[in-house]
Amino acid sequence: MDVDIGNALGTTPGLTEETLERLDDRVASAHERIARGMDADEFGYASLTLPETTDPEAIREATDAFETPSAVLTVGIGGSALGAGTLSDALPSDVDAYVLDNVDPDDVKRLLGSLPLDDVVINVVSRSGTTAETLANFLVVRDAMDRAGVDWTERTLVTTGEEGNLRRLADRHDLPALDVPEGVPGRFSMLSTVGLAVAALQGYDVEAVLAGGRDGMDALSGSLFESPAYAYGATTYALAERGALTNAVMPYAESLETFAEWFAQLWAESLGKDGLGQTPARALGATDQHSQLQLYRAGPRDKLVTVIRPTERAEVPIPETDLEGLSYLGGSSLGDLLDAEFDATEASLAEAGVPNVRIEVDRVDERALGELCYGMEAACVLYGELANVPTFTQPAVEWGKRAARGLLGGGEFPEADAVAEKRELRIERG
Ligand SMILES: O=P(O)(O)OC[C@H]1O[C@](O)(CO)[C@@H](O)[C@@H]1O
Repeated sequence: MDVDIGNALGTTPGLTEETLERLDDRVASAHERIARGMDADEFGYASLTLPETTDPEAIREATDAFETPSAVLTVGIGGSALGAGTLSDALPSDVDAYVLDNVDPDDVKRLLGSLPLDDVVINVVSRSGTTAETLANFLVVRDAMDRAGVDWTERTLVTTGEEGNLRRLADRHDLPALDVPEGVPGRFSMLSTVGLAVAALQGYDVEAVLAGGRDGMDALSGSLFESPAYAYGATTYALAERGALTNAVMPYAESLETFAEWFAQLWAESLGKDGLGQTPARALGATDQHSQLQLYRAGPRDKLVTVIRPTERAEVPIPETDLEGLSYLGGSSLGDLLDAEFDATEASLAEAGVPNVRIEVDRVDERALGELCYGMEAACVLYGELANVPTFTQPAVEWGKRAARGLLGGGEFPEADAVAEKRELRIERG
């Protein structure tokens, strides 16, 4: 993974070489803190040792219990689904991967109507074992399998904490079960059992993903000028300090669209604390050049754009054409066109003085994805250290959970009462 921060200098908001030099002293101290946390396996910092602590053998042992299925359905939400989804949506596989990470009844009905229930592995993942959406979906999926005459206990893999509903379920029915790693918040768990069980079921090279993570780990150093991950974390932090409160992440690869969704949780849930943070906006190149780029170039100077691309792409030539004004495309290729648009977007933003950072990976494969995700996790941890926020907790998501639970009769929660006090000003069709 390479990071190029040149287009964050002299922009609005923007940095200078002196800013970065001064900031590098703070990066060095932050790295010492991070390294201590990693060495001591401290809560949260343990995430950055997963490339060494994750046991691929344990993952294979659990997943080998299942003959190669035609499909795998992950029932989880947030970090319990997005890491696996990042790999599944980026890499080819003969095993189809589906994710239920929402409780939209129309979507669940549609999916259950199309799934080969007798040839799917249900990969149910929840660290806590109490997440309403995950457990509700699992109960619905299990019921559907019962009604289809499929023994769900033969087709279910559980990944969960030491205790809780899913652990008890696995024990009661002797289900293959994987442990979620201790001290690793869900959004940081892609390089663990949580993100890699599906990869194993889909036939991906799990060791290569972890090797990529180790590449990222080995690249951490006490200087942003020597570590791509820290260069990204320090630059995004310093730009936020100067007003770039949105970070539009724009991969120029369809295969990285789910990665951007994974990044959004990592960045928002880790850094959105104490009135601080940087809103991750999700975009896709080249598509959003015909959409959000207008705002990025000509809208408020309150953002940076992160453009990401693999330098190796599939070869799809564009046939010669006499279409008026388009003959220049003939003989070129879709990859050439996409890369020209990438370069043009970067230059367009720079010319308008909008800060943008380039991240490049050689290609979209297991090792590159492992390094990219590890790098973003390390960048996030560094940003959190520099911003002095509690990176690894997410207390703000609890209020809504209590309100929803109270509304469904799951207990007495004052948050549910607050729902009834909503201020109304309904505007109805005349
Ligand atoms: O794995 P669990 O405990 O079901 O949590 C799922 C997701 O919900 C959160 O805890 C937020 O509610 C995320 O941090 C996490 O990734």
